[in-house]
Amino acid sequence: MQTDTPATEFDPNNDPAKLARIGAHVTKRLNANPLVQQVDHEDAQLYLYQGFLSAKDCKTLIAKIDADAVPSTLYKGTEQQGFRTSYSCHLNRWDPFIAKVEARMSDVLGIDNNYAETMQGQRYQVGQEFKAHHDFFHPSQSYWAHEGPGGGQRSWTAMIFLNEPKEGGATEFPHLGLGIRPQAGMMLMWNNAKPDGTLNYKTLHTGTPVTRGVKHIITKWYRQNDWLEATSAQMS
Ligand SMILES: O=C(O)CCC(=O)C(=O)O
Ligand SMILES: [Fe+2]
Repeated sequence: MQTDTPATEFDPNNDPAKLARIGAHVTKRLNANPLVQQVDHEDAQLYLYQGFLSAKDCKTLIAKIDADAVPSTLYKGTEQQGFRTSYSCHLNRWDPFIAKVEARMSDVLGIDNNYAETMQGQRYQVGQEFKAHHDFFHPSQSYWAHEGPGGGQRSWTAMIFLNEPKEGGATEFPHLGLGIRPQAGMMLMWNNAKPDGTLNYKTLHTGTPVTRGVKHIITKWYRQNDWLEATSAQMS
């Protein structure tokens, strides 16, 4: 299994104590929500919220993605041909409709929305995919010099399926033996860390190729720190 070289000194931007606190807070809140189901697995904390977005909201988001999507990118230094072939776009958090969707998502998890990066919309057409990856950052990679101070490690991922491809396009977690089939309006959430706050390598996942139809999703990644504050400081 892939591992990172152990850091020789404590890195406050990848802080297991902080990630453990966030994990405990979010799981407590999700477990108390009758509309949320836990995907029972001993190696990862995963949850589903069916029917989170209405068909109308899904349609509005799909139209925004289709209007703005450009070929998806990867972090500098990790680019690999054919690895992420979807189209994607940033969703403007100051747009009142997006702000409302984000506020509802963050309320389900119980995380301040300022801890979330800019949300992304993605579209996969036939043959397009996102190969196996972790959503957390590998602090040994060169991008960490920028991403570490820019909000720190990623804690939770929240993803919403906006439609249902006719075939393919499931989100698969190969180490967990789990596959989540897209269901319009359903939100999938998982903790990228273990309960003790160390990185959970078993959350490796893949957006499998769509083989018929089209798949649209939105993805929101939360950081261990206030992302908005940290990135505004980086820009000033
Ligand atoms: O498309 C999917 O099912 C997975 C997307 C994903 O892993 C991501 O956006 O980080
Ligand atoms: Fe991912």
